[in-house]
Amino acid sequence: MAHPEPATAGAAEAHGHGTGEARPATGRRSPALSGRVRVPGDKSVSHRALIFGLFAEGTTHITGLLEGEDVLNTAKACAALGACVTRTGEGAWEVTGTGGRGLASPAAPLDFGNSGTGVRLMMGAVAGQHVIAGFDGDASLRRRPMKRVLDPLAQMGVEVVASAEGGRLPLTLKGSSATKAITYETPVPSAQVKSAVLLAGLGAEGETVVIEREATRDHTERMLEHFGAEISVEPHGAHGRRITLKGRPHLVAAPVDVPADPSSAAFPLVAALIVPGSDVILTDVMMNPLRTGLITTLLEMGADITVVAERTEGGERVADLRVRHSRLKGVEVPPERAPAMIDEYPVLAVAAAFAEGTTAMRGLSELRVKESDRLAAVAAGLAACGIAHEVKGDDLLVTGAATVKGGGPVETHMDHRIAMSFLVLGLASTDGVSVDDVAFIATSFPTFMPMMRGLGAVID
Ligand SMILES: O=C(O)C1=C[C@@H](OP(=O)(O)O)[C@@H](O)[C@H](O)C1
Ligand SMILES: C=C(OP(=O)(O)O)C(=O)O
Repeated sequence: MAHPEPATAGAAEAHGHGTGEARPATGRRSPALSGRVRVPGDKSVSHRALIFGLFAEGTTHITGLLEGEDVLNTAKACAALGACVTRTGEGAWEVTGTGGRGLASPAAPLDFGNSGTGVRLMMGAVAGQHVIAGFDGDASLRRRPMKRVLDPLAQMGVEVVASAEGGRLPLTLKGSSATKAITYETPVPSAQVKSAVLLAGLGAEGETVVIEREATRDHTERMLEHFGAEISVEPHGAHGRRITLKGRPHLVAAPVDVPADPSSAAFPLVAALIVPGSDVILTDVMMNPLRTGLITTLLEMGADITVVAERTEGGERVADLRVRHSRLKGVEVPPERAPAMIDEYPVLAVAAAFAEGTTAMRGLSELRVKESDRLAAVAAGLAACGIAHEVKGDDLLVTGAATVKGGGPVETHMDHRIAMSFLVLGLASTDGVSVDDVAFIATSFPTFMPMMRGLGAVID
């Protein structure tokens, strides 16, 4: 069993929070941003490519894998569960799966660091297997709710051998190769919950059905089909879907070319919109309609974004985006759009700070259970930078201004998206914005600093 090349894990550590020391930084008023960049591979697709590689017969060749800490932890977990995982070049990885032989019990608890996606998907993966596995993560992940996944997995037959209070991490699961197929309606819109149930359903005899009232990102469904499973997706109600997976499929290795992550592209994109004179091109951005809520919203706000060369690559829509500095206006962001832009609200709040009028973002309850309570963290950051805003129940209202003074230090609470969003805010502020810790940026966008500086951003 090979492990991810040590050099990769080491490089991520050097950029990241491996040292445990907080690393402050300041985003400062910057000249016009310009250039052409490809942000790293999509985090959701990267996790899933490794996990399906683990289950498949044969060797899955992955290109463009995001080599951020979250995904590297999933790669290590795949190796510990019996796959042979090798890095063959930059973003190029090979996973030789367990095929029909089933997963192995890992010798030590699996550590998912800061990653909700990694741990929740892997709990599902283990559930349908004759395996005992421990799951753990950092202080942020230990605070996040796991019952949303453990409840349906218990219905399918998984046993929670031990857990911290409230079903939180660290916990130990005993999977079963006699998992029961269930029909499960997700109580919250969550691609992680949906994916955990579907992955557990791989080990069940019969059909596992997941019903979601609001459609969430569908990368698991697409990849199941790509690796040879029988799966059908039908509409359900006004915004939902009903997904049916036939259990115990023979999954066969399939190549995955990971497109650029729209959730990472969001940072240079908003930076270009708010820094006067900017003109930036973002290439190969995934345009899956369940991920483009931010672009829809920004276009409604009057953003100058041109979608160039839209095409299909590896089963996903991708495009290049030309983004120019724009005069934005406030809009209503409806709650049903939240799943298509759930990780983008912090940086949308930054764009809203420069818009004329008020941007009302509705129905943000899920933001409270991310790497931090993002609703509270964004509000506190806006307050620290003198930006008019209000939190009303689960809604966030931000009123923009022609000039933003800036300030800080903004507390990032172990949350990469809070750190990147407020650094971006600093680039168009008069006094700059400082954040208390940028170490967690390495979880999802390890090249954020050099890439932003390459476009002209002043960050020190
Ligand atoms: O399935 C995924 O890859 C993800 C789903 C979302 O989480 P939820 O399922 O908790 O909404 C998102 O916030 C996360 O960054 C990635
Ligand atoms: C919520 C996020 O990730 P995860 O749930 O995987 O920690 C995110 O990347 O914004």
